[in-house]
Amino acid sequence: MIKVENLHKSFDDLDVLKGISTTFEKGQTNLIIGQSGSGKTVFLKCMLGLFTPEEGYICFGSESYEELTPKKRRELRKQIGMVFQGGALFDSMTVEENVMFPLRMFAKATKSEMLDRVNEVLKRVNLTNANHKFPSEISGGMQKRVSIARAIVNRPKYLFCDEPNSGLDPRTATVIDNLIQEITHEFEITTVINTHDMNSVFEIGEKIVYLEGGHLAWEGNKDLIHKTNNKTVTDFVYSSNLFRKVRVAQQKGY
Ligand SMILES: Nc1ncnc2c1ncn2[C@@H]1O[C@H](COP(=O)(O)OP(=O)(O)OP(=O)(O)O)[C@@H](O)[C@H]1O
Repeated sequence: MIKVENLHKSFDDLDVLKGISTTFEKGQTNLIIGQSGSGKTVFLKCMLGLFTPEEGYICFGSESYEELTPKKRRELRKQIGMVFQGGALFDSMTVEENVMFPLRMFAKATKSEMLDRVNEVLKRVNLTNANHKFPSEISGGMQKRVSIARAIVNRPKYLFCDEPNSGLDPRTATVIDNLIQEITHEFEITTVINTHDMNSVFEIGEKIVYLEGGHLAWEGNKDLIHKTNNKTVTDFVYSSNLFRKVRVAQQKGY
């Protein structure tokens, strides 16, 4: 579980996060949505410890990040997996080497133990027989799978995903969403996903946090977002013609 309380983050005169409070539960896909510039990435980076907030705190389990000793912060970092926008694989490394990278950094294991673990997670993301390929030799969807395998190879308690669907066709995007959700449930991970993808919102939004101008303007889940009358949220979520038509049809009972 991650608990965020009254989080403020500014850059010079620009107040980006203006008192965010929320909770992200374990074993649940938690989504952060909002317009461009609303502060989603800054929020994610605060949780990752890349930005230091001026006010407020972030608790991982029962421990506040701000109060952790440097040693405990390093331990916490080992418990965090990250799926970067675009995958962020190392081009010069094979699939196997990419997935093994965090194990080499953090795990005290033999080469053969590491290889077993790499094969286990590659199997979990349904990517076998690609160990010796380079990122440029596999599709975008496969690259995302590698990225997910690398993020979970150290058995993280927390998984952060920055726009995991960007650049994927809708069908592959759904497969990747479902994979992230299955892994979240199976390993009881606290997963936080920063997304623009409304399909993800309606499919895997077990908790949804809507940011507007650095405020938390609404929170709920995929069922509640269908029903909300909060105009800012509906204007944002139903800005696409297709989703607007679906909503109108639903309201008419089709
Ligand atoms: N390192 C930084 N220094 C100064 N300003 C920053 C920095 N990072 C972000 N900002 C500013 O904070 C605001 C929020 O940016 P952020 O990247 O969090 O938006 P976002 O909601 O993730 O947008 P998008 O959906 O386009 O990725 C923007 O005005 C941005 O210019």
